[in-house]
Amino acid sequence: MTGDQTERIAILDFGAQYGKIIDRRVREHRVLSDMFPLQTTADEIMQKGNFKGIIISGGPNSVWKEGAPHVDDSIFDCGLPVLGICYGFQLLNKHFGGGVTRESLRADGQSEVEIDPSCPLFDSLATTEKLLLTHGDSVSDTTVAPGFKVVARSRAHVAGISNDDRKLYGVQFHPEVDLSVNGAKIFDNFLYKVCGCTGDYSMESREEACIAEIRSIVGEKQKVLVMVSGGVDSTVCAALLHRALGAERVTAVHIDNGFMRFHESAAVVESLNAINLKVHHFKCAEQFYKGKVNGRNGDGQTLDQTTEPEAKRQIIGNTFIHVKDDVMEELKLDADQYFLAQGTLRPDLIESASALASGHADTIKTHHNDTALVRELRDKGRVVEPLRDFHKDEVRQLGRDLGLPEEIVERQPFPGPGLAIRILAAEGPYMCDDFPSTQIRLSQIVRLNQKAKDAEEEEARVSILPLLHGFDLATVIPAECELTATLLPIKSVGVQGDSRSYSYVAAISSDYEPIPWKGLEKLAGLIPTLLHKINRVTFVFGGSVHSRVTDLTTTHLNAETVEKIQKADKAATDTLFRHHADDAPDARHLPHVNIQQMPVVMLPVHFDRINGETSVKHSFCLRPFMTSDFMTGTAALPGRDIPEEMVHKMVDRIRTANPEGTSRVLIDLTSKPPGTTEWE
Ligand SMILES: Nc1ncnc2c1ncn2[C@@H]1O[C@H](COP(=O)(O)OP(=O)(O)OP(=O)(O)O)[C@@H](O)[C@H]1O
Ligand SMILES: O=c1[nH]c(=O)c2[nH+]cn([C@@H]3O[C@H](COP(=O)(O)O)[C@@H](O)[C@H]3O)c2[nH]1
Ligand SMILES: NC(=O)CC[C@H](N)C(=O)O
Ligand SMILES: [Mg+2]
Repeated sequence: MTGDQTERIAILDFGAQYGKIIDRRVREHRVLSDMFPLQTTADEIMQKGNFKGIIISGGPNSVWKEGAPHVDDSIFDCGLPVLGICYGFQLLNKHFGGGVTRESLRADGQSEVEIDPSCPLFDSLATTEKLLLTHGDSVSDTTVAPGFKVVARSRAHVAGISNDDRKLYGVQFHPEVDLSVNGAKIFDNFLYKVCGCTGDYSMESREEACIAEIRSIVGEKQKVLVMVSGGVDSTVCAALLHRALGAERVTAVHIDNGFMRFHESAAVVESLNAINLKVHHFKCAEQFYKGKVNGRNGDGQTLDQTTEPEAKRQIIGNTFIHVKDDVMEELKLDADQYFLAQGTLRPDLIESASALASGHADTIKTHHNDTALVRELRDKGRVVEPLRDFHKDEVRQLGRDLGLPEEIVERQPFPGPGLAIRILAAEGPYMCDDFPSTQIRLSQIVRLNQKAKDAEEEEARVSILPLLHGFDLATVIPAECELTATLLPIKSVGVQGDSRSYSYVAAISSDYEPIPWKGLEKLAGLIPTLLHKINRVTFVFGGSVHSRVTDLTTTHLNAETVEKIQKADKAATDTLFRHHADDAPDARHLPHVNIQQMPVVMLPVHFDRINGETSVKHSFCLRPFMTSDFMTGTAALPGRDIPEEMVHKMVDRIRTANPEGTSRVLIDLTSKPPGTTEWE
């Protein structure tokens, strides 16, 4: 064992989206943690320090698949307490002779879990807790490992097992994320009641640690080029660099990639100059539209011909680096003397499946600041990313500590690839063989508040109702309210069971008023658990949609589509922040207090066409989203989290901004998981 006697927790990382939140939670409880590769033995762990317990994370794999990653047997026999989370729980159950199977009902989202508070892990909790589940594989009463007792349940699934004598615990839910309301208490119980930690670690000033790191990487003489978007992360990063190195050694560059919001770049440069951060501004839209994965003269499609979301992201990410090289030439900066600095955060690295965050995570989306070219530069030691261990809420706090003005610190995030990921490009509909059957099933589900209209519908219900475990849709949506469901032949990116999903979108509509928002929210949770090919549920304003959507409006990333989305985005965002002259400021409803971000997404969907009319219009989807660290979150519900009248104004104003080109306006009701914040 090393001389350092500070108590530690070992985390075995199986590639969970939330692995790096586990270490944050442990740290917040004043205990140090170290991440280890999957197959580390108990001996190797114990030789490295004073370890008090082991946490095994979730992950995208399935324990029952051949070749699925597993832990060394010694982990469960070494006498240290173990907490297995999701995949970790499934591994534990399997290791001790239990079973894990893929079920027809999956779970993705905050759920009510029944727990046994006499279990030390759940001490001081209520018998029912709201916790986040995201899994397709499950353990049931008949497949619990011998020697373990069930200490938590969610519907038909076992959600927690324990063997108190051996201090082995497994939970199907994720106590580490914000959507698990009392998750922090579960960590507290594990660390203090189960592992017997005393809490001997205190967080040093993170600001000082960042400054020391910057100085040690950059040294005495070299300089940095910092890429600034105007967002919180890059501004905090630039402020740290100034403090660490002094203004003369820092050159800040803002790039207008053609996908910024309306007049955004000019406003960014102005606001950064106002806090004495001098920024060079480059307009490069054409370079981005014509960018290719392998650079300007490479092969393959240009961005304005590309529809696949990951390909879009890769081209944009690589073009950022090519543009950076051009900028350095133009500013006559010697590349050997300069490091590249970026405001990369922990979630960017997790979702891009960067080795810096985890060796086993699935790529949910490639963040533009973590593409192959950036990784190459990182391997050469030429990148400075002082915020790479931070989450958004922690960066905001650091920004405040650095004295940055509240209007910058509180800015809503805006992704580097900007509006490019909010324009869903399309050349044709996405319809697999399962499209018609998914549409039929979807229509049956949204009609569950009605009497079955015929024997066929009655029969279909026989296979759906048992999956609902007694839930009656008519208790949340009145029988007079008839809902229509339209399956859209588009794909949107989601995150389910720690894997990337790319699936259909459900669009619900109705002529009934008032709109039954709470019932719709319930449906949005239910539909993806029953229909695995749907990861997003929306509501369409403007009355029932009567015709099916079977083709799409051909859409590419270019100046024309950008202008269209800019207008819609401005109309909605100005309404959210009450920038319209006729919206009186209202102190009771400051929506941005709850709503952390509101993407406005452009869909290649033209509803309500008659007589074979061609698809030429677009629809826009509002995505008001509530979260603190963006790893999980919920949709803001009209009437509860955002004033309903404000949402109707957004709808009207989007239509007015482009009356000929706009078909319908929608609102996204999906939580993360199963959806992500952005649509792609
Ligand atoms: N238009 C841009 N010009 C220059 N650099 C950019 C631009 N957009 C993004 N970047 C770089 O990529 C990094 C990641 O972008 P990201 O959007 O996650 O962070 P941010 O813009 O700083 O903060 P926020 O998440 O609040 O928008 C930024 O910190 C910045 O270094
Ligand atoms: O700088 C960025 N580059 C990207 O490529 C990128 N993709 C998503 N985001 C932002 O990250 C947060 C989480 O988004 P998702 O739930 O869609 O993954 C949200 O705030 C998103 O806006 C990005 N930011
Ligand atoms: N989040 C997880 O660990 C998921 C485990 C497994 N992939 C499942 O879907 O059940
Ligand atoms: Mg940004």
